[in-house]
Amino acid sequence: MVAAMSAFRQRFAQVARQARPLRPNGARNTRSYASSHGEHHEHHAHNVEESLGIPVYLTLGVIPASIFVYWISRPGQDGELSTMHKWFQKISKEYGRDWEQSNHLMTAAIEQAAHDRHLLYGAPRGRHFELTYPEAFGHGSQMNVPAGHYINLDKVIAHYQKQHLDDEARKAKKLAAASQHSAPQDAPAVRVGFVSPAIGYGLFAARDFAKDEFIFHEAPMMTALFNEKFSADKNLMQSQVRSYRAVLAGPSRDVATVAFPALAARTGIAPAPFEEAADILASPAEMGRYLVHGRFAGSTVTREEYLSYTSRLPVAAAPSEKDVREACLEFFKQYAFDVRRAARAGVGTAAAAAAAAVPGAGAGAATHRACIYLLGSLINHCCTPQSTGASTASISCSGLIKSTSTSSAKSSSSRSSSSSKGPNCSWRIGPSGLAHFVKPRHICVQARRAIREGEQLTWDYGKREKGFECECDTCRSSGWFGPGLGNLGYLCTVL
Ligand SMILES: C[S@@+](CC[C@H](N)C(=O)[O-])C[C@H]1O[C@@H](n2cnc3c(N)ncnc32)[C@H](O)[C@@H]1O
Repeated sequence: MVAAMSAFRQRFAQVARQARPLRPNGARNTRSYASSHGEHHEHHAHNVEESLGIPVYLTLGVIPASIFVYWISRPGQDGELSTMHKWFQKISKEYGRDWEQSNHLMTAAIEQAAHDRHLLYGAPRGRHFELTYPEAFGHGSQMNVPAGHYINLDKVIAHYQKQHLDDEARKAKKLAAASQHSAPQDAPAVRVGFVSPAIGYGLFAARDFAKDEFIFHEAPMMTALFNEKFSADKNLMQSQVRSYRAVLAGPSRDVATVAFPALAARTGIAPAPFEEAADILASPAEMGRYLVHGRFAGSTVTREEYLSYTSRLPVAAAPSEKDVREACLEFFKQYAFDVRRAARAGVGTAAAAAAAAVPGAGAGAATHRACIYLLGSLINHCCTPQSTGASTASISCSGLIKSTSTSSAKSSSSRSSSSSKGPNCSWRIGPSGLAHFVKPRHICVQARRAIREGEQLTWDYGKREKGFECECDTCRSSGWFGPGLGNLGYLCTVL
């Protein structure tokens, strides 16, 4: 403070000196030699701008700061705590709470660590070691073992013999179970039928199937690159177009265009006349050409149904390369199975991606192989009813179907019948578990429950394209649109 005051005095004296008027030249008692031009020129004093210096400002700043601190430290009326006091209290309370919490966590962690340590110290040590090869019986110290004397190993041998026999029995049981889940019988399995002009074809059971029975096993018709985000990547689209063109150039051309008329129309191929299409649709040699197990049993598609479906399809007059690419991409979005994902998931439930479109998806999604199957890709989607909850309308595919208010009696009846609703099939792609007979990339369709002859085969596509209007039995019977309005379908906006 003393130093600041002294600096202030010095500065003040300096400013005062500079402010004094200059004496006339003649009154000067000192002579300047600064100029070589003599004394006849008038000399002005240099005008040096000097600031007051930081200490002055600091000193001046201290005054309002002190007033402010004084003001916030004063208690309020009626002995109310001062603002400063309240502020400190608030900070210390928050800090104290954090401190207490971290202390508490730390103590709990230390206690747990101590407990675990005691547990490990106190745990009885394993006193036996698995011998991994027979010669290990003979290993051991030769100390104190007289020549020709060996430890009696009868009990050890009996133990391992028993273990071996138990293992063999377990394997035999597993094989017996596997033989029950043998490859689909080489018997009529499915026929193709028509569902509605909006849904198109579907696949129907050609005989009764028991729960878990394999229905058919089919090789892929087309395989192409596929991006799980369905992004319109050029390589990916070219691969799809190539794959479709390869089919069109081969012996499957007719069956591919009849089975998938919408794609054919977009690529410029008009739907075949009904007589021609009917022969192909009913022919095991055509529709069943990719079957490995199970037989194709014909078609129930009538002329009216066929025409109601195909007459709606706009046939592109001269589709450009871009049009064909887009048509193929769209087709893959809706009909392809993501082989890698399905293989990972084993029996497919929600994993495969028959219609899993994610609009606007970009780079970064994994690109791998996807397959289109001639029969497998004709199986329609059915939502899985939720087994719990009080809503008859809620179904597994969508969080967007909101609960409808239902009576408890209604909800319990929905629960009890849920096992007979929903998709009746599941699929597996490639060999997995007991379905060792399935070849890589081949699809095998399995009954999830008993299926009667004539029943439509369905499964849960999992994710679905935004705006997909589902017309499956689950949605129609959910009463979402009220009695009699089920046919309107429900707008599934999932994904
Ligand atoms: C994998 S394909 C199934 C075969 C298709 N019905 C056909 O005739 O080509 C999927 C397409 O079938 C239709 N589809 C399948 N299940 C449906 C459902 N539950 N509700 C409405 N349309 C469905 C949709 O047009 C969908 O894009």
